[in-house]
Amino acid sequence: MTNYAIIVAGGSGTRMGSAIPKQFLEINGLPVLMHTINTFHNFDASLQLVLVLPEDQIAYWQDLCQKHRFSVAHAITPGGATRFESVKNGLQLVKEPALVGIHDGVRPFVSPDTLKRCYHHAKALGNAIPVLDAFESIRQIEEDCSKALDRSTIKLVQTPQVFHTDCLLPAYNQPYTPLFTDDASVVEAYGRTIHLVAGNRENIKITTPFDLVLAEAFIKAGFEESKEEEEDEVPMNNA
Ligand SMILES: Nc1ccn([C@@H]2O[C@H](COP(=O)(O)OP(=O)(O)OP(=O)(O)O)[C@@H](O)[C@H]2O)c(=O)n1
Ligand SMILES: C[C@](O)(CO)[C@H](O)COP(=O)(O)O
Repeated sequence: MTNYAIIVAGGSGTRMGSAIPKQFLEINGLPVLMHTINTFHNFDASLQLVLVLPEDQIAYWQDLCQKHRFSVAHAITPGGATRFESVKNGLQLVKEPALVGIHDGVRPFVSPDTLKRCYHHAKALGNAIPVLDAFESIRQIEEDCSKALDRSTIKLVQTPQVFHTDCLLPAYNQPYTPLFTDDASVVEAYGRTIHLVAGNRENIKITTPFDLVLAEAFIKAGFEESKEEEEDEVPMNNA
């Protein structure tokens, strides 16, 4: 079976506040998006890569590819007004039964071990998403106070979120709701149980200028080729 990765980069990066969308900003001399694509290609060169871009930035991306002599093969499709719409557009290019990983273009530090866990467990279980433990205390805001929550019941969700097309394609035919903040919420609304595997802590979503500082620091520390040695091959839930 062919495996796919849909890399969504169709957003405008309002929280970054930069003149060009954050996915095109350079870290260590290379656009964020090229780091992300390289990570997937280095993990598995047989992955079919689909890149979702803002329609009005496609020519700019093609110029960047020329400038950086970027040669990793990828299909390109225009994004939509929401991440949901952008993923939906990317799915139009998946033409066969497949495992499809959906990844934020602005998460260049996903580790090979996280990628392996996600695709491996999705193959066995139908889906898998990477999560982290909450490592700070958590409070829920109520009307006039706040309340401590049991953080052992909370997980922080990353990408890639990997699914078999048999549930992913029909799930994305559901009408959009703002509660669809990721792909797992879409597939869960379609009635499937979501399987959790361990993510990696440096797999941050570059969202604000602070994250760019972290990104440069990660590269200096050598996280680009990820040195971690995680062996957690067991899904965090087996439901
Ligand atoms: N219409 C959209 C919105 C988001 N994304 C992508 O989804 C990922 C996660 O979204 P986020 O970090 O929120 O990116 P932006 O929407 O660009 O940022 P902001 O919310 O600050 O505008 C990003 O890779 C982004 O490009 C997308 O493909 N299409
Ligand atoms: C998909 C995601 O990255 C999982 O953590 C996240 O939900 C995206 O959120 P945003 O609203 O696009 O920042």
